[in-house]
This record gives sequence, C-alpha cells and structure tokens, in this order.
Amino acid sequence: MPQLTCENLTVGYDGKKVREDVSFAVERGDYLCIVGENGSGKTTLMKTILGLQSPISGKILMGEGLKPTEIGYLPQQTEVQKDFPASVREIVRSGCQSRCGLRPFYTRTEKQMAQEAMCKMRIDDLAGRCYRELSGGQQQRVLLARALCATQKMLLLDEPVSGLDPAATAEMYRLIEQLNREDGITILMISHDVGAAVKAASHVLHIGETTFFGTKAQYLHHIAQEGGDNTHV
Ligand SMILES: Nc1ncnc2c1ncn2[C@@H]1O[C@H](COP(=O)(O)OP(=O)(O)OP(=O)(O)O)[C@@H](O)[C@H]1O
Repeated sequence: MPQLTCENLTVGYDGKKVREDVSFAVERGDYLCIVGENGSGKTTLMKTILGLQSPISGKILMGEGLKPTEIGYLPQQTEVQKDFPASVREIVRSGCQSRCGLRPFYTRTEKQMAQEAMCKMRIDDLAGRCYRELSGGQQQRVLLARALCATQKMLLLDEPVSGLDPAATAEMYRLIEQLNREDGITILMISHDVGAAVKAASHVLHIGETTFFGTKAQYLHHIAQEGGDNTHV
C-alpha cells in the first residue's frame, strides 16, 4: 500500500467545491511536485491531506504506518509570520508540539531533535537570533527545520521558495532534495515555478481545469504533446 493515497478526492470550504475528483498515490521516498493555476486548490488539497479540514467527498488513505500527526508542514509564509517575535530555537522546537500534547516543556530528545534539524538546515549558528531579523531565505530554513521536528517521513511544502532571491531559492531546493535523497523523506511540494521545481521531482500532479498525475517523464511527455508550454526542465 502506498504511503499516501487520495481517491476521487473533492476538496473545498463549507460544502463549496474548490477541486473535484483528484486521485494520486505517493510511495515512500517519492518527490511529488504539485502545480496548477492560481486558485486551483493546491493549498486546499494540502490542508485536507493534513486533516486541517475535511474532504467534501473521496478518501485519503495512509500506509506504511504513517499518521497525520507525523507529516511535517511548511505553510505559505504570510506577512504576519515574517514578524514573529521569537527566537529561531523556540520556533524550531515548536515543531515538536504535535507529539508534546499538553506537556508544557520539551524533553531532552525533542531538544536534540531540534538541534539536529537546525544543523541540517545550517541555521544552528542563528539559534539565539530573533526570527524577524533574519533574511527570507534564513526564515524559510527555520520553518523547514521546524517541519522536520514533526517528521522523519513526509514533508508538505507550500511554495517554499516564494519571494526568495535566486541564491536562496537554489539553496532551498538543494536542502529539500537532500532531505529526499539522503534521508528518504517523502516530499510533496507546491510550486509556481514549474521548470525549477520539477527538476528534482519524481512525480508531478497538475490540478486545474484538467488534472494530471504521473511520473516526471510522463508529465514532460504530456506537456510536450499539449504544446505551447515554455517550461525548461
Ligand atoms: N478559508 C477559505 N474559505 C473559503 N474559501 C477559501 C478559503 N481559502 C481559500 N479559499 C478559496 O479556495 C480556492 C482555492 O484556493 P487555494 O489557496 O487552495 O488555491 P491555490 O491553488 O493554492 O492558489 P495559489 O496558487 O494562489 O496559492 C480559491 O478560490 C480561494 O478563494
């Protein structure tokens, strides 16, 4: 059984459909890139997979012992979050909260996990700094380290390079690819920049007027047949 399966999933708000009949499956270690026009429902789909909202219809099945609380999530950044007045260390550790329950402190293991995540994202030297004083690229690495505290299995990333300069974008893609290749973490990533995002992907899900799901090779073949697409992958 795949690690994650969505079967004829219809997502939306208050019974109002945003996207209908989305089906795809993700195996452990896959790198799925989710693309589609603005407002096509990519974020809504991600929130539904995370259990932050209910599907209107269809099924979400998890295999390989995956639990919804073991999925790491990097949400789309908002202006408010950019101004968050907490230290890098506090923010990264807060990623452990899904397993803390009501316990008001972090255990040694959790602190260690946060430390390892910071080292991996190369922000350990920023641990004591205030989040809002960091660059956009550094902030995204903090949030990725935070998401890593929740999981060793699967990460859902919503436009992780949005607003970053080319160097920070390349670094972010490199870190994500490293988590996928070296640590075997399954990646589901929403992106606008199809060309750059699809490079490291193993599979692509396009949602919009039409839905497409397949391997990267199938996707490239599909867009070549459709013609008129100017992505360089
Ligand atoms: N909380 C909400 N309540 C009602 N409708 C919402 C809510 N959030 C989003 N929507 C609507 O759902 C639709 C899909 O939004 P969503 O953010 O999932 O799209 P998206 O593909 O991620 O877009 P983008 O690429 O612009 O981030 C939009 O029409 C949006 O207005």
